[in-house]
Amino acid sequence: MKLLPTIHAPSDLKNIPDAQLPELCQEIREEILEVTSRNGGHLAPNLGVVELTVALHKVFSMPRDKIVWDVGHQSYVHKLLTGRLDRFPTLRQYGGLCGFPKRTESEYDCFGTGHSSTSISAALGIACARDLAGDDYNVIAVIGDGALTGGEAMEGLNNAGDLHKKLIVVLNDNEMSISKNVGALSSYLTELRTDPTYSRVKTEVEGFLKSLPSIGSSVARAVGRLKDSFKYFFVPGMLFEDFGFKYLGPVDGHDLPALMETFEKAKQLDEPVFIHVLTTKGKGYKPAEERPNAFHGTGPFDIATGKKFSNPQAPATYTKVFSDALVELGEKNRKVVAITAAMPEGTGLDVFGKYYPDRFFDVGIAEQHGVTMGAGLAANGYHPLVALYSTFAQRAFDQLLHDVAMQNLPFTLCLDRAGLVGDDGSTHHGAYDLSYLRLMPNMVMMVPGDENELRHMLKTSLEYNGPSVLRYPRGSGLGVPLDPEIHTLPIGKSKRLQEGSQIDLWAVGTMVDTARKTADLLEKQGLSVGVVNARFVKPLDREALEAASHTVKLLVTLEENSLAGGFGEGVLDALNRMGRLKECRVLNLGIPDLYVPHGKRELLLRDLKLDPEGAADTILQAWKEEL
Ligand SMILES: Cc1ncc(C[n+]2csc(CCOP(=O)(O)OP(=O)(O)O)c2C)c(N)n1
Ligand SMILES: CC(=O)[C@@H](O)[C@H](O)COP(=O)(O)O
Ligand SMILES: [Mg+2]
Repeated sequence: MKLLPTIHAPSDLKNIPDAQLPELCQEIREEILEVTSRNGGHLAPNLGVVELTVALHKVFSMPRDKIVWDVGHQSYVHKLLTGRLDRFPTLRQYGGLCGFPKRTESEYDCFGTGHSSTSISAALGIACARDLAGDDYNVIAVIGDGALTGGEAMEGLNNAGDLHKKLIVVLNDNEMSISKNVGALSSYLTELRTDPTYSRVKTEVEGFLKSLPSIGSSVARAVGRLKDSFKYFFVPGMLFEDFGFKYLGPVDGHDLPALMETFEKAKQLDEPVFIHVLTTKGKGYKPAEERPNAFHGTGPFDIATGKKFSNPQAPATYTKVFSDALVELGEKNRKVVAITAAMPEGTGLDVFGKYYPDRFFDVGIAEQHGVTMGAGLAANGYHPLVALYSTFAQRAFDQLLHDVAMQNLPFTLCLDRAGLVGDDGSTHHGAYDLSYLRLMPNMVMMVPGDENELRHMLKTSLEYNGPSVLRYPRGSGLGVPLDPEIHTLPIGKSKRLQEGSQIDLWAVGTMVDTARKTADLLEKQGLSVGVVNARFVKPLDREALEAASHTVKLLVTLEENSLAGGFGEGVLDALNRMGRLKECRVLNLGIPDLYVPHGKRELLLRDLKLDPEGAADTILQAWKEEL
């Protein structure tokens, strides 16, 4: 590397002659490839925005000018150009650089992201703050074509075009979300991209319109109308122009001079500008160009072959077991309809979609719409299953409450990636779903202790005539054998795994296995410890809880969810209402009141004392206080 190490701040980039920029881009690609091949990360999105990011930093002056990166998974190039090359090898590692923009990490990260479609709203807010303060810097939102399918992006565009602030929206159009992008807007962008007559006619029409004479009154109005109708039919990006933006493009997103020229032009304009940039996801690395979805977010891999390193002994993931069970159950139950919000592979619904294409919908990055669309299906005889990552389901809180739970509709919500997800960090941990769903009347909540139980819970949910949710973690299951038949479970009934006379551990989900191991450690200290797989967070097994409170002096709850409003608080409340707390103390273990950072899940759990050793230590302290 020759050029990249000379850049300690974006101002250094200004000293690099334009002729050397392609070489710099090559060095950036190599660095990103090297680090993501070891640490994993969002490779293809970043390879696609190398020239785009270099051009932005060359033309604008950060940190005075501000860039908001939508989702933020494509911000690695920006990190490399803003003084973080030295720390780049620590990307996504515990204590290292975050994989997303973070205000606490750098003054160049003006707005934190991770969830999609927020950039236009945030950038508009920044532009309003600028104007209120009488300042004049540039504000740029960089948003992907996938992120543009999210409702909040539309809300932002709608408001920005109306307020008419000086604001630049750069659309990075690579025709991909994680999978192939979907929706009418995506088709519209494809038309702009592919119809060569647009570009030719645009130039010709613009020339013709300019040549029309300036004349007065009614003739001028007629000419104005003529111009408008011509523009409507022939000028690309008319949709965005109608939203109140000046449309520039489409621009080749790997052509540095074209990008810089367009950004220079946008900089001069004192109005909302929409720049349509065309890029190739994975650009410059063949395996990623060929399979951009496989290299959207990847684990470690071999650069030479593009082959991912995986452990062949690892048990099947929860997602895979869920995916297979759904295909099996969906064959018999033709009322089941599956909905994903742009994550068919991530949630495992892609397989259902292959078997039953007419009962499968990818709605784009539109969690809110997906849930309410499901509610509509449920109100008319179908049983929708909406599979979302726990963290992204936060978007659909009101839709779940107002459209689903309040109407007591038959509806299955499957929350994948519940609990700590690891390397993606605080924006992606599924740490809150038990809390925000527990407050919804009618909602039945199940948490499988292993992948086999997940199958039974899925069937239970699909046959339940009301709203229910099951939440399960990222990654491998425990490797337990799968029962030949999938059956339903009695709703609201827990399962005792071990008897004990002094302490009872009540756990849900991943914490069931932890509770077993914790009990072993405590028993080595001479204690008699029971273990219960609570299975249901709602309704709770009140009968079994009351019985336990008569047996043991300390009842411990364990969950991979926020302590605020979660399973443990539910247990505490139930025992309090039964008047049992005088005789039986409750200790809640879970995620405390903080945002958990990124890093390997095991390290994070250790820090939170949610591994068996940490949990045993906390419980032992509490037991000693009890005596
Ligand atoms: C609310 C929300 N839902 C889902 C996701 C998961 N997700 C991350 S990136 C992505 C695709 C984004 O596509 P696009 O904006 O076009 O960016 P590209 O990766 O193609 O550059 C999705 C669905 C998310 N981050 N936020
Ligand atoms: C950026 C984003 O939100 C997704 O790409 C996410 O990182 C995917 O996570 P998984 O690797 O768990 O599917
Ligand atoms: Mg895209």
